[in-house]
Amino acid sequence: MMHPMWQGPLVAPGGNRQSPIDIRVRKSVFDPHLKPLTPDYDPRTCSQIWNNGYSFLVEYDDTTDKSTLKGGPLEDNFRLCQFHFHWGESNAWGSEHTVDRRLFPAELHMVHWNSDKYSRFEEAVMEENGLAVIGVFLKIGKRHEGLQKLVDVLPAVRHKDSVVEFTRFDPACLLPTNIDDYWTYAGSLTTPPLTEAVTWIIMKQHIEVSHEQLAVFRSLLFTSAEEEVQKSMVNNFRVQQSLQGRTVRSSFT
Ligand SMILES: NS(=O)(=O)/N=C1/NCCO1
Ligand SMILES: [Zn+2]
Repeated sequence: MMHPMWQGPLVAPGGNRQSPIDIRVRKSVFDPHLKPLTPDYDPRTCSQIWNNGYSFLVEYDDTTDKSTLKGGPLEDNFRLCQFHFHWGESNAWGSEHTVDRRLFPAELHMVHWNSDKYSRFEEAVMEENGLAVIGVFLKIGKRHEGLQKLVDVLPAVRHKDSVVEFTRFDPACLLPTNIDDYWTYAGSLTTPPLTEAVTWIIMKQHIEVSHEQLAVFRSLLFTSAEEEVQKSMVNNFRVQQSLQGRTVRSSFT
């Protein structure tokens, strides 16, 4: 059963570029003009991790251009502000995007905002070229050594609104080895405010995490410490949205 909050509006009022979507591989269009993606992250900008009642967010200091993303489909320079995940109660589902209807157990989102055109995330989130989110699929396999530092602190943010200091984490360790092969399309945030501000960049290559690591994600709670009934933080993904005539481009043939 999808967690009620995640039914959300099926399509934001008047929305024609909503996310997530199913990526139909044979319908995607190779674009030879797409450049390689150039993430350049400084682990020293990592500041804290907190449970916002939807997911857990690892937040980065985005007051300067120290952790940036350029290239790929992007015309401008984008600043990393946070990353988070979506996952299921079972390994059979959990991702927001799908590839030819294939579901993954979880999906990583690395959220960036356009620092050439806007001065803060809250401003960029309202603009159609305001955000760039990298999506990476997670599969169950070998333990992800880089992720373990994050998994080890999750019990400290078990409840909604809990926060702990979290520093010197290089988000690049969560990217797949090949970041040149990706799909990209114009979409929206999949959690509030659901604004149609996102250039999505979905990696073709997944990363592997162990079953035990994902089980720790599932030990988090949607609910705050005061609430009598505790609800496990699982199935925190949005239902898929209609493509509404959009084209998904690929950087590879
Ligand atoms: N799942 S998502 O599209 O990245 N959603 C959000 N909301 C605020 C930042 O990222
Ligand atoms: Zn997300």
